[in-house]
Amino acid sequence: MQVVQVENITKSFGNVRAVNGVSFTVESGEILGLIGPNGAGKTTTIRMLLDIFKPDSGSVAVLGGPMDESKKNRVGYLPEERGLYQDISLEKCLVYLASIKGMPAALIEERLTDYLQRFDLTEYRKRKVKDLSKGMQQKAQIITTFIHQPQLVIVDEPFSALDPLNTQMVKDLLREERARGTAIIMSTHQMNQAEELCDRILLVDKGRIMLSGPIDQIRRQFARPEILIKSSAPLPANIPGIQRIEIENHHQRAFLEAGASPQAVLNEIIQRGVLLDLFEVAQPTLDEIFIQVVTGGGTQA
Ligand SMILES: Nc1ncnc2c1ncn2[C@@H]1O[C@H](COP(=O)(O)OP(=O)(O)OP(=O)(O)O)[C@@H](O)[C@H]1O
Repeated sequence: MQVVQVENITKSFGNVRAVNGVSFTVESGEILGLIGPNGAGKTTTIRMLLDIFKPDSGSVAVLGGPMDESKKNRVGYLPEERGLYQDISLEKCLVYLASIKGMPAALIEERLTDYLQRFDLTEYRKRKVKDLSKGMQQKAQIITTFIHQPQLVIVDEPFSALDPLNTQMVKDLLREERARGTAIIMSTHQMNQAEELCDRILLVDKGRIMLSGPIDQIRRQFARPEILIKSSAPLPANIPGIQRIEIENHHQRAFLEAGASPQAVLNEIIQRGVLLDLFEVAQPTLDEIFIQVVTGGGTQA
């Protein structure tokens, strides 16, 4: 089911075109990664989805139509600027934020107890929010984002301030929510997290979509004519198709001649009796693709 449909939206602030003709959809049960450099237009796009800003042109449909007050209770948002009440207890703060999402008191109590347990916050329940560490406050905001079991969740940098163990807990939660059918949009600068979690990504720069699609497909699209090889002995010289070989830390990197087929190179290596531990067409990381695209070496989607 399509949970978000965005068609050709634009938004300017004065003469800055923050978002310029952006279209995309998000399905239930998927995580869409919204990535892009600082000032690319990610937050402005999210604010239009949430009806905080109206687009200058184009349309946004959430859960089947325009956003309205009742739909806001079916959406969870973890904003970039964190917003917990600092002078009250963690419990009071989370109960209040859940109640304004329309949850009955008994259900809040039941889910809150589970979440506090899950995120190791039970013993901090009565502490004032301002006395909690940054990571604990981050986990509290994550609870607020998910406690009402929204159908659409938008999370902006969900792992900021979290140590590896807590990062893992939040990743597990995101995966569980996806499996439950929640549509999730995750805005992040952490490419490794996007690579690990997202089903598709949308890379925006200067208000436009530069790249979109499943991560595997994008990495294949940017694949270089290079092969990583681990073999029991060094590769023999003069393998047709290989231009040169460099020895790196854990493998050999073979640079192919223009038009050479990795499959033909593999066949030749096997025919020469070399035992292989690894043979892999080198694909760039999302970090490398990001840099290539935003420095002008990529194509627009
Ligand atoms: N309320 C506003 N008033 C004026 N200009 C704004 C406003 N909000 C955003 N902009 C401008 O719009 C552009 C896009 O900003 P936006 O915050 O959407 O980027 P972003 O991709 O979320 O960046 P970051 O990764 O740094 O959070 C920037 O040039 C920014 O200065």
